[in-house]
Amino acid sequence: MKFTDKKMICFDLDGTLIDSVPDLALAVNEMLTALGRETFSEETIRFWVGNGAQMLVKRALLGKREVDEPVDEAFFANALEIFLSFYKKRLCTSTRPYPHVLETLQALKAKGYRLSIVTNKPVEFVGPILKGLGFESLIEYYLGGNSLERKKPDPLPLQHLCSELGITVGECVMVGDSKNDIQAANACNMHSIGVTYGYNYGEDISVYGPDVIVDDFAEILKFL
Ligand SMILES: O=C(O)COP(=O)(O)O
Ligand SMILES: [Mg+2]
Repeated sequence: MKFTDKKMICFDLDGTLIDSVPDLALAVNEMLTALGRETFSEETIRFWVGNGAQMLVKRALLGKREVDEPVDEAFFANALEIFLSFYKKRLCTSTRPYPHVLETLQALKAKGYRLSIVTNKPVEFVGPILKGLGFESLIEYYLGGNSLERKKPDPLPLQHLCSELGITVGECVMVGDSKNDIQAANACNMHSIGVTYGYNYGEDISVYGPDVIVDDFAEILKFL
């Protein structure tokens, strides 16, 4: 299949364009150490990424993915601040683009697509990461998890993106690694591409019904 009538591609960031877990895990463990808590392996923390910094910190404080018990608000607020201050210092130390990301973005841009990002990551980190990895000039517009009142899997950021850039939802395709991306796209009738190499809490992305699934980022060129 080939998508027709698309003008813009909206990418997820963590787990789709970049493998940011090494730096996120480092900051999570620095926070836990500062709080006198036990630390976790990168592999464990990988399953906690996807719903933004607040949820990541809550999961780390509870030591599990399900946030099914109350976390003391003041303790949580302090922990979040510690995490953000550690992460801010090392946004791109070990964070790397996945294979073929840069050249594929360049190829899509050369084909005339407008390129954007909707991530659940705090928006203040997005610009420095794009700059640090050399994507800055390729991405026209981005929204973070704290840019609007609701984040993915809510469709609001995708709808907001389209209206800001003056295109219809039908003219955009979402590319993401997690169910949050696919559910957000499905909720506003946007086509979507699921990538299999990222972080989907250990779940198979096909369960969420993306229109296309790819194992390598460069494969998306076949459909656009
Ligand atoms: O940082 C997160 O929790 C998720 O970020 P993403 O939406 O770019 O995958
Ligand atoms: Mg992601």
